[in-house]
Amino acid sequence: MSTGTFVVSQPLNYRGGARVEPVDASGTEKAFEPATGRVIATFACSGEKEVNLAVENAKAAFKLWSKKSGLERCQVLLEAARIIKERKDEIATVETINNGKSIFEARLDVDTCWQCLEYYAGLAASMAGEHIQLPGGSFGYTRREPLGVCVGIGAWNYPFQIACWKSAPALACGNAMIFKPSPFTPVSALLLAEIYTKAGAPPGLFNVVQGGAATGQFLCHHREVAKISFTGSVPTGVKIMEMSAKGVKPITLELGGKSPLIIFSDCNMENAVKGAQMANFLTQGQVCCNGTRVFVQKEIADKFINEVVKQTQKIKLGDPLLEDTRMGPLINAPHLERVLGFVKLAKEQGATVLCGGEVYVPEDPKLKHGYYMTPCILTNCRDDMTCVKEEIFGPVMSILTFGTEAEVLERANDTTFGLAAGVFTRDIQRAHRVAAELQAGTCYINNYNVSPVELPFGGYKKSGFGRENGRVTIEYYSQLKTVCVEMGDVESAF
Ligand SMILES: NC(=O)c1ccc[n+]([C@@H]2O[C@H](COP(=O)([O-])OP(=O)(O)OC[C@H]3O[C@@H](n4cnc5c(N)ncnc54)[C@H](O)[C@@H]3O)[C@@H](O)[C@H]2O)c1
Ligand SMILES: O=CCc1c[nH]c2ccc(O)cc12
Repeated sequence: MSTGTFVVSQPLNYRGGARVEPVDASGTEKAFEPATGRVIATFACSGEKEVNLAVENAKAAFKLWSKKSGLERCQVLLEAARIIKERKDEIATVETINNGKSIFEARLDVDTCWQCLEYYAGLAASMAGEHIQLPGGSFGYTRREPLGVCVGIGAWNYPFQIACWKSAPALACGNAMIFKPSPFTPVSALLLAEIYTKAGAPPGLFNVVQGGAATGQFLCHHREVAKISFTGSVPTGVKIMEMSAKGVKPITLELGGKSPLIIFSDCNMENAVKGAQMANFLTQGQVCCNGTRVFVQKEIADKFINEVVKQTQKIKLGDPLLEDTRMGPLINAPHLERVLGFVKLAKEQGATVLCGGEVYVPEDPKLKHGYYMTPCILTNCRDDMTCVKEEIFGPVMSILTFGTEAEVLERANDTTFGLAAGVFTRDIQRAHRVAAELQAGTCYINNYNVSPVELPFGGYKKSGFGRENGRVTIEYYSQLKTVCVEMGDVESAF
């Protein structure tokens, strides 16, 4: 497949183990190829009847699946992981075409997907309760039980990965799932649905409904939906929380961020520069946990800035399907305008643009309507500037300087977000002291934006709650039943 050729002709909903057109619609959406600006799919957004049918299918599958042993669920997840590995290039290509991230990155994303399925396959087989001895030979035991039909609602920046990170722990625990991708990136979740079916999941275990806010609301309000796991923006997260409160449903919220990356003067400079790029430019900067407030200690600021600008200007920007491309287009035209608007405002507020921040038109004529911009580095930033306070969700790094550890910690934590943070230093005590003080769900020491599936990921403060990945996520997709067993006679109080 090459850029400019892909079109979707098959239905984009998945229910009962097959692709289907929705039985009713609440509007239509177009999906684009960001590299060219071409429409690759026009689809109907699922209405209430279609959502109800998806829930019915999921309930039927839940009945079968929840009765399976952990080992039986493990086998299906392992087979699905094997197929993902086998189809890695195809999945990564579809992701690149619909999202715009480089094929190089998309392949790495797919690796964390099959790893996630393998990881939860292992946990499925080892899930167990405990036995508690009570007086007189009586005892209790606990059963870890699934919740039922879970809903996953995804953002557009990691479409396939978000679907995997939500469905793998959900299915491992014995739940069924209905997944709603972002309407900007509807395509790759269907590949996952087909893979689960091929791997032996019962029809209806993993369903896909397409649509935007209205479809999401039908899902969240549905009486028979037991849990919602949401990845997206803070304002939508607030709405999800309001809807779930009405139904007293547990939720996981993976929301936005404005994370700090602190670079001390004793760091390994080469690693710190690479770390700052990893923290800002993956997926064109459209990553929730990006370390976009880069605090550099004054003594090394000039050297760091020179080096990071030099390396950033070398980033190969262009057709995301080419092997040597490392940065593709942003997700769509309005988002590109929004990000460029942040750069303009930063300049007006006194920041200096050291590189990038401009529209980029690749030489290849088929890419001329794509949504490209050059990666941008801003200096002379102050904590009160909009580019330092608000999530930009684009390739824009803001550099700030600092003097002392105490000062930088106070400034780093002075935000309503708390998704991630990073520190580069060779001083082992300082590294752990700073990590302990940072108000963030994930703290990276001497690296940034690596995502091993074994480690829990999630936010503090307005960046959300609940976790994805890691052993703890089992607790977010299951409930604990206590069984109390009397071995003697009832001693009645009456
Ligand atoms: N913390 C994380 O793990 C994480 C990961 C990726 C993206 N994000 C955040 O997501 C944002 C970008 O993603 P986005 O633009 O897709 O976010 P968004 O909040 O606009 O949309 C996210 C999803 O919610 C759906 N939605 C919108 N309104 C809804 C409603 N009222 N009810 C139910 N569903 C609704 C959308 O259709 C989409 O599927 C950024 O803020 C980013 O930081 C966070
Ligand atoms: O974009 C934010 C972090 C992230 C990267 N991949 C995934 C998958 C699922 C998530 O909920 C968040 C993320």
